[in-house]
Amino acid sequence: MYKVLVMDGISDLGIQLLNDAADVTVDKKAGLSEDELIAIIADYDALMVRSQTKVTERIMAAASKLKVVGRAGVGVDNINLEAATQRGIVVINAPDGNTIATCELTFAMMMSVARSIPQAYKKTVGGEWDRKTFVGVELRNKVLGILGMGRIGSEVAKRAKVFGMEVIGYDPFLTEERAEKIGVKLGTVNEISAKADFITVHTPLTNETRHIIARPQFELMKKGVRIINCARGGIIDEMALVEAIESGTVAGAAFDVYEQEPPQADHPFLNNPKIIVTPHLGASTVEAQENVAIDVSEEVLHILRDEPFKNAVNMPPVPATVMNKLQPYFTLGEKLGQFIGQTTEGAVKEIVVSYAGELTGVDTTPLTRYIVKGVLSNQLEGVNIVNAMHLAKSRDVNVVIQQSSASKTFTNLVSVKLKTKNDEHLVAGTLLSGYGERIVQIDQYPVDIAPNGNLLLISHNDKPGIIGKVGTLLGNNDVNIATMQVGRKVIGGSAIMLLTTDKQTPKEVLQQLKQLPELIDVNELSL
Ligand SMILES: NC(=O)c1ccc[n+]([C@@H]2O[C@H](COP(=O)([O-])OP(=O)(O)OC[C@H]3O[C@@H](n4cnc5c(N)ncnc54)[C@H](O)[C@@H]3O)[C@@H](O)[C@H]2O)c1
Ligand SMILES: O=C(O)CC[C@@H](O)C(=O)O
Repeated sequence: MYKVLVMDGISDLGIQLLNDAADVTVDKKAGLSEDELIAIIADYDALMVRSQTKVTERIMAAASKLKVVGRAGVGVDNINLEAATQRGIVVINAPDGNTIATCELTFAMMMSVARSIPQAYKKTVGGEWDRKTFVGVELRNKVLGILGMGRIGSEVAKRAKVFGMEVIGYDPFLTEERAEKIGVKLGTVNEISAKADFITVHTPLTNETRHIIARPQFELMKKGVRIINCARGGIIDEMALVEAIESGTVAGAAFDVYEQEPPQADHPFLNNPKIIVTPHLGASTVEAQENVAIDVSEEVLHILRDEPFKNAVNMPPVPATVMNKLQPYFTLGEKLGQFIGQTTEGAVKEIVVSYAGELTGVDTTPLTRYIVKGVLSNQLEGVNIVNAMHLAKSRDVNVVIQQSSASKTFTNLVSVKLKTKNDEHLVAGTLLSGYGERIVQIDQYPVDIAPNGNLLLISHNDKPGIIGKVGTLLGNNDVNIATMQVGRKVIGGSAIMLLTTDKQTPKEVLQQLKQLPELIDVNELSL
């Protein structure tokens, strides 16, 4: 039974899927301190949060069973991604569900700041009938500058066009063709600062976007410009904005997000009549909260049940077309990794993965993760496809990928070579239609064996009677041989024997095998 902890008032309708799942129990909690969460987190397989709960390194360290953190929303700046990746915890988000809600709040803010709606409301309910102070401006024919033309920025642009605004966008990933298609002009941050009547930001908060609008940009702005931030606190320099309002450059601002949330009681935004503030409400619509909770619940279930998932933040996304090609190979890849990891002694220096045949021409990185996971899981605990590459790198294991379009015998072939300081070994496998996964080569020896169950890999010199000796010893100790393969290059030369057995070979029997003078090496594997 999987235990899921749901925090921060995530929509009940959205988590119905988890409540209905027979293999899941759900606990709902809110407002826990870091220490309170640390005290209970070891019980849980999954944690679901909005932006309120900070999932810190200390929480991750206490979360011994945790497989997944689900963020019901876009931004994952409240989750320590590095700590999650190191521990193999998948972090997923729901990138699409609250786009429209946040876009609409941005528009509401833009209209509010154009017409001073909250300020006028406050006076009116206070008994004043003030029709002189609140003369606003129209949006039509005004220039809107948008920094960040992703999901939300693009939706804002679409609506602005309908309002008759001219839109200038800045986004490193916005091509001229796409800009033209959506009717947006391209501009730099400084060009936008100089030309816009309204500026709205829709980027993530990164080192590059922190204070992307600061004193130098305010100095370029036209008098009367209005500024909106419904993305992340810190993208606009708050103190520089207050100065620009005081100097008369900025006519008004509307903020949903702050450098520190909630802002301190003496934050200069809170008593400034030209700044409209809301408490991080961008995603707070019934529809958005249901959407994001449903999306995250689905993904959490996939991860708990070891099924394919898509929205992992600490793993690059894989297009469905690539995933469809690669997925059948995941088990083979992991087993090849386990095989070579268990048969190679000494510290691994390099893993060379070669793809041939139909596996070339696609980005095989996800499959490589399964292979590396298989190799490392022999030596390390808690390796999974999220942290496999990170663990390899942190242990100075070089992962090399090779692709060759030609595979002489098979339509597809995956080879894994492991290099240690003094040694190297290779295993290759394929997926045979109707037969499933097969190991087809071990070092220089061609073989044909299903990579399942208990295996014995024995290297020896090719002499008469050896197979009999091994069979007799195993038989006398009640170890039944299910299949056997022998491989050699030349008569009387070095050879290998690969046996599958119905049960694990006991340690003392392995010891007796190793003492047979004709055998060079004996490895027991479990796949
Ligand atoms: N207020 C809220 O409640 C709320 C709700 C949802 C999202 N958000 C925030 O809104 C922001 C946008 O969300 P989204 O879903 O549109 O994200 P998105 O990933 O679809 O778009 C972000 C865009 O920013 C661009 N970008 C990155 N660095 C940039 C830079 N240096 N200069 C210009 N552009 C840059 C990216 O290329 C991308 O196109 C995020 O910060 C998100 O956390 C806030
Ligand atoms: O209300 C929330 O959960 C925050 C939403 C928003 O900031 C996000 O990043 O998705």
